[in-house]
Amino acid sequence: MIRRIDLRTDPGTDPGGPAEGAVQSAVPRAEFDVDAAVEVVRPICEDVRERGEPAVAEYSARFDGVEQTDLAVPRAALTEALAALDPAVRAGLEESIRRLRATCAAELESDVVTDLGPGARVTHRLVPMQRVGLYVPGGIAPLVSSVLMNVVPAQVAGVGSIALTSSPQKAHGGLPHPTILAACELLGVEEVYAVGGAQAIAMFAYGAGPCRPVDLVTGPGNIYTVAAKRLLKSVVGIDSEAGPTEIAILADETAEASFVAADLISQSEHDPMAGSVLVTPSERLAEETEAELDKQVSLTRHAERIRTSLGGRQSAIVLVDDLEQGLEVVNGYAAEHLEIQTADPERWAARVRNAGAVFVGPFTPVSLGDYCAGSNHVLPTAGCACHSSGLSVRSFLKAVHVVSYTREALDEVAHHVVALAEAEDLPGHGAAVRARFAPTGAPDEPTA
Ligand SMILES: NC(=O)c1ccc[n+]([C@@H]2O[C@H](COP(=O)([O-])OP(=O)(O)OC[C@H]3O[C@@H](n4cnc5c(N)ncnc54)[C@H](O)[C@@H]3O)[C@@H](O)[C@H]2O)c1
Ligand SMILES: N[C@H](CO)Cc1c[nH]c[nH+]1
Ligand SMILES: [Zn+2]
Repeated sequence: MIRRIDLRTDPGTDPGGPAEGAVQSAVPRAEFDVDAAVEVVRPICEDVRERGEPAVAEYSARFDGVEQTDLAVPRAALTEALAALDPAVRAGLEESIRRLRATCAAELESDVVTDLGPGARVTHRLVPMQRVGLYVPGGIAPLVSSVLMNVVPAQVAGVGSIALTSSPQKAHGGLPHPTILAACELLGVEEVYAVGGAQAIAMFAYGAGPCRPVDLVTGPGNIYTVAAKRLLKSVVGIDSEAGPTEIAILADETAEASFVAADLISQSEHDPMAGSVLVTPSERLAEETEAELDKQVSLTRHAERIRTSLGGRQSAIVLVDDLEQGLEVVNGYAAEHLEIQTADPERWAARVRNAGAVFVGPFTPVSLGDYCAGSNHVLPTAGCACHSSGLSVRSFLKAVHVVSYTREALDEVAHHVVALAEAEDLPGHGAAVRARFAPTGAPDEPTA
């Protein structure tokens, strides 16, 4: 069901070990990648820009099978959904919100004031985004937890205007899934739309019908949703490219194969395009994990989707010489989620450079982080963890340098400004400083 990639050195045939770069790029991603999907969504996004609401409604009809008269979800649907919410689900949401709020509040940074001399001050001021559009996946499964992961950091950051969207559901009269609506009501989000996929991202970027354009779009989604974020990121701000889910597990002889298999399955359950990768020096663990996968997959509700994900070229068991080489593989792969199931997992976790989030030890499965760890589950995929971070309160803040110098403080550095402006052949820059030190209106030299 899952293929093997063997990177182990065979001293007989391969004395030098794998070729340069082979370890870092050992695990390929799915063949249909974000770049390919960008070409699929380009006409959708252009159409929404040109025609607005009617175009959005047409794509909802085509991809979601619903006929829409209004993109906005009526207020009554939100209150009714919360009233009907299963108490056990409500309790889970409330605990998750409590933990997320605690981490977001603790992670909220303050302004930084630097005094560079008497009267010379630079303030690094954090300003919340004014209006944001939050995307919650709803095509394959109604990801109510993604409502919390988006909304809580936005609220803690102090965002003024929050709009949220999720795919319309034929089974629910063209509205998003009621659990998603209930979570919006629980968090006090009133501006909710029934739009999914690329057309939703375009609606947020350009505005359409009742939805005004936003400054930033955040949230996870499938390959089309993430492709629209990539395409429109010069029109609107985005968080990371949080696309089809990935899990990598770095494990040794001490790992429990049934845990490893269950965790691979848990993320393959998201999407046939999801990637699940085990990296281990243990032949025994590889064999036992394969056997566990065979056993456990047939017992799951979404066995077909999981088999497709595990059987795709984006999933593999990678055999390595040792954990040192395994670390190179996982740093090269830059998974959305990385679990460390080894003896002394903290030590290995401390050396991870590239991962959306790291889950340490046998009792920290990714699915804990998906719902209730207090961490955020909106995380960069497809190798973007090399340069991007997961969603957090910081994603909803912009930093502005506020610069304030007195006459004396400017005088102190004026000659440096003049010299550097001359070096760049931009004398007007120097003159703008000099002008402040000319008592009679004629530019003179600053005193310093
Ligand atoms: N990286 C993360 O942080 C993270 C977190 C949660 C979920 N996810 C991922 O989110 C995804 C959820 O899947 P989903 O399908 O529910 O996502 P989704 O809500 O992003 O997409 C659903 C929409 O896709 C559109 N669509 C469907 N087929 C299409 C096609 N052929 N062409 C153009 N548009 C089409 C439809 O309009 C539909 O409403 C999964 O891939 C999951 O792994 C990622
Ligand atoms: N594993 C997903 C993040 O990639 C998030 C999620 C939501 N619900 C369940 N899981
Ligand atoms: Zn998940």
